[in-house]
Amino acid sequence: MAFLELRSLVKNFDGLRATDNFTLDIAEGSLNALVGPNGCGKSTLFNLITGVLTPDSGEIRFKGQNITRWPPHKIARLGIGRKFQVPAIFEELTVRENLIVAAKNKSQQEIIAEILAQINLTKDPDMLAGELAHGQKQWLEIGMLLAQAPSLILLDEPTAGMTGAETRATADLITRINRERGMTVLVIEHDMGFIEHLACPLHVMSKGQILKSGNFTEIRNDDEVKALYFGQTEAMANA
Ligand SMILES: Nc1ncnc2c1ncn2[C@@H]1O[C@H](COP(=O)(O)OP(=O)(O)OP(=O)(O)O)[C@@H](O)[C@H]1O
Repeated sequence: MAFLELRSLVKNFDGLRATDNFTLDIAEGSLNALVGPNGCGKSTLFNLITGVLTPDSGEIRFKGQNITRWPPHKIARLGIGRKFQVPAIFEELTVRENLIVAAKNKSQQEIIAEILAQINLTKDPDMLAGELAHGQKQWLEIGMLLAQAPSLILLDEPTAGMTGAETRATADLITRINRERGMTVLVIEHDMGFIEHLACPLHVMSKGQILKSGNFTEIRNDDEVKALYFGQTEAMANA
């Protein structure tokens, strides 16, 4: 039994098949990345896992439980946390206050110093969140996720809009969360430099399905993947 089992997920939007018999197993404690051209169904997949959307058919199992038609709040409570592209932080509160608000319980509040260190914000706990640099806001939101103590974290393009240095720091941060906190992480990303830095298994999605899985080198040298990205200005061309 895998930690997260995605079985033959189908989701249609007005005749358009966004996920098409999508199947993937995610092992407990693993770090995985999902890549693919615009519109291939990555965000739809996250919406299905988190209960924002309901699949037309197929099954989602998490920690052995069938969560397929559960509402989002119940799925979150079971331990699936998600970060969106645009950080959802309270700009008028300080960094520390944001983490306190997000903390699941008292014991999580007690490890806020640890979380601050993990998200590279040890020096700025009393700064207003609205005054942070763009990359730091993204890290704060990751910290807010950590404060909720999920066992699976879904990250949707966590480096969107970041500088090169911020992107590399984010890859380190995610790797540390996975290794040191033992959290299972599934990340959607376009930036192949970032993905290379993550050094984790990659799953390439095309037309709602997995086209190829492998490590970075295998994926980069794969002819089908190259053909899929041919003409796309981002991602593979920059790798
Ligand atoms: N709520 C919706 N209603 C109708 N069509 C949708 C809806 N959500 C997604 N789609 C369509 O489903 C397909 C998959 O979209 P999705 O957002 O999952 O792709 P994606 O891989 O995340 O793309 P991107 O990388 O651009 O974020 C696209 O053709 C999109 O237009």
